[in-house]
Amino acid sequence: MAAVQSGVPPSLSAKVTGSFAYLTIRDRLPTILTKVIDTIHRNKNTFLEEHGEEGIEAEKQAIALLSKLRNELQTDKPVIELTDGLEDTDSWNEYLQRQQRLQGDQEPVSWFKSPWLYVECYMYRRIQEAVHLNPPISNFDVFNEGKTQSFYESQKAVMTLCTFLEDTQKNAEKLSPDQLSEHFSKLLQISLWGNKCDLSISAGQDNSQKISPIDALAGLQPYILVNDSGVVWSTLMSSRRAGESGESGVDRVDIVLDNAGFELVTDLVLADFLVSSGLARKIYFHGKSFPWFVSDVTANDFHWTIRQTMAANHKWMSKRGFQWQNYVKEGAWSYHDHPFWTQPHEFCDMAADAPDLYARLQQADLILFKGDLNYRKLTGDRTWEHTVAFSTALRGFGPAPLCSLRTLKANVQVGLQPGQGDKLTSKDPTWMTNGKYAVIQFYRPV
Ligand SMILES: O=P(O)(O)OC[C@H]1O[C@](O)(CO)[C@@H](O)[C@@H]1O
Ligand SMILES: [Mn+2]
Repeated sequence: MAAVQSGVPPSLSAKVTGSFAYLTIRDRLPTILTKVIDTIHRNKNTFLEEHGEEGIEAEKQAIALLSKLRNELQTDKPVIELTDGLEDTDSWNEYLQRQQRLQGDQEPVSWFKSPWLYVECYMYRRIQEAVHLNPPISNFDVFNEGKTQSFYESQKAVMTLCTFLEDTQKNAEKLSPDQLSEHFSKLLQISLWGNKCDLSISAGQDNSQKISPIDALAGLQPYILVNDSGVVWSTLMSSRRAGESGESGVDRVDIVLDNAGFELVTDLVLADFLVSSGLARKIYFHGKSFPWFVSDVTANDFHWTIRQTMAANHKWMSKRGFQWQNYVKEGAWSYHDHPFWTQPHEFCDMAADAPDLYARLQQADLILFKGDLNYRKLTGDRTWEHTVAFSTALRGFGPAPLCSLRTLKANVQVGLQPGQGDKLTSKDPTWMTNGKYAVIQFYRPV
């Protein structure tokens, strides 16, 4: 018999035929794998130039492993252990055992029968394994092309944002607290809607930002289903430092990043505003340690984006780029990765399974969790009723005051008013997955 955790609803899973999880595993994940195979194949000549015959052999082997993976997925084979001996291999294999125990002995853990969150994360870890097992190309980022393309295609919007930031800076001294809070709210919303631009929901299709993000905000307001930005603002204002030195603002804001491309720029602009207007002294960015969910930020993407912004042929954009580089040099900004961000755990497991990361997050005054996957992990990707409180769905996770900035791309949503979910379903049946809606959802640990 499968173990049932009392009071906690089951995980979303492809075992519900026709569900969004089912369609993702049946259609979108194989498409992503096919694109990865194609990308590796198209880079054959580069591998040959860089590594000679060994590069060609690596290309062949990696493609063979990925084709095998696609076949396992499409024929619902049991999930198998990782063999690549990386720092997180044991922990992935232990997690497989844990899933097997939860599921009971009757059926093996498999793509269409086990939790969607787990198997979807596992696919990205297996892609990493396929590349890693072929040393000459083990640092090849199979998603790099899409991420850089999304950055280039959003140039106009990025320029608009950098010009907006320049204007707020010019008048910074004259700003009333209300005006400062108004600017903050705009940049928070821009970072929120930046999350529309991920590449995994569109299986790698173009999803860049082409219109002015600031002009779009007013029209998007009705699509924000929960808007706790007022509490986020008061968290920044109720500084621990204020009492000590009369300074306003907080010491540290952590941003758990999601996607590279336009979304990352919106996060950097928000972080810049927080530091330059004295709302926060330091920003910790948390990113992924290997390519993940098609468009997620790695250390390489983070630094590349800053360099590209510096090199832009636009006065205010390149000025921001240089400012960002200075923040990094001076330590006001820092990039951190941790294997936990590329594991399948619900965040309520973090305190037990990654206590070092949990302790680090406890030092933050505010944590911003970007994107849909982080929301799925915050809520455990479970079939919660929409009216269940966010605090309930977090199941004890709460290292510091936290806020999810997320456009909805998976069918989990909590913290709604009674009747709000039903109304949305009758108006727009795909509201939870079409990326049109969003939440700014806050929680303060007691
Ligand atoms: O980049 P984000 O906002 O986390 O979105 C990624 C989302 O796309 C999907 O891959 C779509 O299935 C979800 O699994 C995931 O939550
Ligand atoms: Mn993502």
